[in-house]
Amino acid sequence: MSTEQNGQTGQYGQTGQHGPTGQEGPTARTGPEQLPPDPVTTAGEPAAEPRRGVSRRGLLGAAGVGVAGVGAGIAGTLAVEHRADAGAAAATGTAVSSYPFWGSHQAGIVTPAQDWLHFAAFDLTSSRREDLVALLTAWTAAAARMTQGHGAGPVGPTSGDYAAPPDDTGEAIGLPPSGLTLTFGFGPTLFRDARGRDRFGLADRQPDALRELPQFPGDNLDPARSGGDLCIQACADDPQVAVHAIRNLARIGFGTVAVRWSQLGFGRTSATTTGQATPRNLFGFKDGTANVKAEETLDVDRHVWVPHGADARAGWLEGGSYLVARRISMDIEIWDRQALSEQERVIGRTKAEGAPLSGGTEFSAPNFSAQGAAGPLIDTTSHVHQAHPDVNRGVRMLRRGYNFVDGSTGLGRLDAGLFFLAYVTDPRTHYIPVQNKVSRDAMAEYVQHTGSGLFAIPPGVQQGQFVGQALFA
Ligand SMILES: C=CC1=C(C)c2cc3[nH]c(cc4nc(cc5[nH]c(cc1n2)c(C)c5CCC(=O)O)C(CCC(=O)O)=C4C)c(C)c3C=C
Ligand SMILES: [Fe+2]
Repeated sequence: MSTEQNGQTGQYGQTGQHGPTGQEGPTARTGPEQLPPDPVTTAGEPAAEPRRGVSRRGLLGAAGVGVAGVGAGIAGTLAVEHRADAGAAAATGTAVSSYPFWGSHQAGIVTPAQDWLHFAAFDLTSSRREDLVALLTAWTAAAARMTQGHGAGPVGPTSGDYAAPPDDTGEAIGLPPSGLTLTFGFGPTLFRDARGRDRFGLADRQPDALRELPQFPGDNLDPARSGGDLCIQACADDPQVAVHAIRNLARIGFGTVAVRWSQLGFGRTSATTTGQATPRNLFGFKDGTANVKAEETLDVDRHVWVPHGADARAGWLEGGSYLVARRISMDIEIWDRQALSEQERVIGRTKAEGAPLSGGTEFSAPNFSAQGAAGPLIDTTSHVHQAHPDVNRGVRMLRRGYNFVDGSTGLGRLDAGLFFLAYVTDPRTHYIPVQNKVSRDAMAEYVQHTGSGLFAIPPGVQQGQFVGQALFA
């Protein structure tokens, strides 16, 4: 299974075409359901390149001046700057970019981490399998549209039956696709309820690895921020686009699902491609330096995707992944009173450059044997030592977390932290043992896990199918 598929490792490409016909824009926005499929190669594979899209404002504007049917020329006039020109594009307010929705793997995993997150976990309120299938079908259609910069439904937020609610809520009118990705997952409770009962005739297809995570030292989990039958990770370079997507998917699911909990995130705390600068978390340290990067295709295949034959009962998950979501509160006021030397000891890297304390620059390999006058230069209890593959049977994970600030506590402290998201090939080998280590590291004193979820992430969706379809075959 190639990690290049779905175009997630490429640069934003230049294309104005949204379908084999090159038709774009007003006809898709204003007419009946004509979701333009992603461009496909002659082999039927998704186009390798993410592409620029057309802004919702552009589409509406074009429709408003009566150019419906002009088609192919529209995209060219509305399409704008290449991703490399993002600064200039932002200045003109015209930056639009999109990633293919269809592909071998879901987008939003090896995709260059976007700046904003809205993550939501849902519980099924219906017990009917056909309702679940209808929901996933409707979500797929809406996701395919929204990720390309279109409205959630075929009619649009301001068109259609004046006596009925619009099929899109409207707050994304005028906004470009903003690199929106929507990544869907299935929680353990989708397969069996708390009493072990088969809810949708799926119990015998539950992956062995998809069980509730164990309690870790120091966990203080809030059930109202944990679990969920389904999850959706919405990432975008505009928070309004991410929130609009979750809101509309929740609206579409009304009567079948209810939001159990959700989390907003900002300032990605990871880099997922070598082209991205390493961002900083709320402790002020670079985060994501040693992350699995999309270009490390062998390691992505080894540590992220579920391989063929991994679980005889769960062949449907081949090419997918597991997502670990942890809401981690950070005692930032206490942290802020620690000496710089202590902060660096706890992390194991310099605050300025993110270099290992054993020396070198940001991307130098840490040398855990290097000794200083007072012992190892990298404290053995430091976070990077305890999380490092050398002491974790060689396992790596693709981290894709975000900072969060959810207001303040009654004690006048920021309710802040890191919403940790990691994609792994198997949580039993790639997450649980590592968490057991870092729950006891020097950083554990400053953090507390307050929410948790584990989800199976089905492989990518092919046109004409719905997300997770193989589970129901
Ligand atoms: C169980 C997995 C992990 C949790 C939970 C976790 C929480 C967490 N991490 C930071 C800050 C940093 N983490 C860094 C590296 C790092 N962290 C993990 C895993 C978990 N982190 C791994 C596997 C690694 C890479 C280790 C390596 O191979 O060297 C770093 C260093 C920079 C980097 O490589 O990303 C920082 C900083 C916080 C603040 C946090 C919870 C609040
Ligand atoms: Fe970490």
